[in-house]
Amino acid sequence: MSEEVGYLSAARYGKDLVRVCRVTREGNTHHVVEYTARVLLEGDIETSYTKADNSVVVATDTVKNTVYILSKTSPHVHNPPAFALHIALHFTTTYPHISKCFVDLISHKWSRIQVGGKAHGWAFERDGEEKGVIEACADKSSGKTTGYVKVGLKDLLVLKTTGSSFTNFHRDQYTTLQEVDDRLFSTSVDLKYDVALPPSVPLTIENIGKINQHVDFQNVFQKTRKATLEVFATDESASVQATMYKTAQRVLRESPSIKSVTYAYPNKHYM
Ligand SMILES: O=c1[nH]c(=O)c2[nH]c(=O)[nH]c2[nH]1
Repeated sequence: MSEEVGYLSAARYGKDLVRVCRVTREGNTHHVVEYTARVLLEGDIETSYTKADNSVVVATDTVKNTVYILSKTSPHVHNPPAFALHIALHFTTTYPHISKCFVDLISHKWSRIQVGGKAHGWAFERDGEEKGVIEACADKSSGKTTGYVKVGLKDLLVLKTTGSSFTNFHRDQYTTLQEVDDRLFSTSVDLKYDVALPPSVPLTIENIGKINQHVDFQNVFQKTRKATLEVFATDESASVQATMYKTAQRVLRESPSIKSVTYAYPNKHYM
């Protein structure tokens, strides 16, 4: 064998693009969720890289199967942040040598079809490109389990046809842009916020329901989405930057369980 050079400084592995669809039937009212999941693991796995020791490897195929099984058995499957947390805690509690688990979920949109003004019980439509995005992490590397949950959305396309200007910006020899006091404003909303998990509730699978009672993941998400759209619509926008900041201010004011929020508003230009 050739002489070793360097060393393994960090390692993380897992499975991406795990697709699941779960239906729950309550009489004639059915509930559906569809996710694309990525699950990454860290822990005492160095020897799988340095000594070709596969005994420490939870196979990525097993990771995929586990996501399928939890989609069937988890009481949290219809609540994306709680479900992501369940997956993360499953891996750190099941395998002594797995110390961290990172879960990313993309939640695909299924909205009830309206028939005669009423939401149908079991027929759904994909109404738009918007997707929910969720990140959860469980980390027992310090001895005590800690973690985080981040929630947001992406690909929500919005447009307003007035109520937006862009003037008084810096001008120099490189500037050609004209000032405008009335323009179209369009962007693809990308937002993510960090949820403050209740410090008094230990992070365990059994406590996920209790954690949800404290932070009300679904309600906070709906409030944040609504605030984002309403500020976009009603703000007399001086710039994309100023509108984003106002939006973030309202979101933080309305939801004390949000620690921080990040927006990306790529300017979709219309002439
Ligand atoms: O709201 C805006 N912010 C900018 O920073 C910018 N730059 C630009 O060319 N147009 C705009 N619009």
